[in-house]
Amino acid sequence: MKHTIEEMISAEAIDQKLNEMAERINAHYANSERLLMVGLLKGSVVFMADLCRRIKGHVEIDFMSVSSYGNAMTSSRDVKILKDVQSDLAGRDVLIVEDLIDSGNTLNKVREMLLLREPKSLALCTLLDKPERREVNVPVDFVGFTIPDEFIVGYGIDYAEQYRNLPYIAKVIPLE
Ligand SMILES: O=P(O)(O)OC[C@H]1O[C@H](OP(=O)(O)OP(=O)(O)O)[C@H](O)[C@@H]1O
Ligand code: HPA
Ligand SMILES: [Mg+2]
Repeated sequence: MKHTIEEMISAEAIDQKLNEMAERINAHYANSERLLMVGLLKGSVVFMADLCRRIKGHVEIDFMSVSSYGNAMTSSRDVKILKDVQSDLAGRDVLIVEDLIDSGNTLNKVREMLLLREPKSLALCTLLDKPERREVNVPVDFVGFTIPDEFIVGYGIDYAEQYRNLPYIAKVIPLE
């Protein structure tokens, strides 16, 4: 598709927002001994790298990769684990780190799967939230920016694998 992109959230605004998010997360986990941050590949990589460097105390990071795909028979989505975390989550404080919540299907399924592993606590954090697109309700503990229903790229987020390297967040504008 022919398109152009237009900056929506500057690198400076992201940097400032991460300071605020980290402050809230640090306060929440002030008494935690071994926080485990779990990023969902690939979109969360840039956000995770910048966020985890602002979190204090003993912090570990891990990643998982899931595939979401439409099921032709129903409107619900299936989520498959392509790469699992290496850490044992039992008894741990776990923070899922996501770049973007759109329909909510990805985070909802990941949350359900990880809860079965009996973490001590499980919280969710996302840099971007598009509430207008929500299909399933997911309890999100830490949200960066609430954004309108636009197709987003940059800061880890792609359109056809392009633009993950942009230092800012942009919207995609289709061209005739
Ligand atoms: O709320 P949802 O409707 O489930 O959509 C949000 C998910 O979609 C995107 O990931 P994608 O599956 O495109 O993979 P990627 O992270 O590797 O880009 C994004 O990074 C979120 O993980
Ligand atoms: O806005 C988006 N941009 C890129 N990938 C996505 N996956 C769900 N929503 C989006
Ligand atoms: Mg993703």
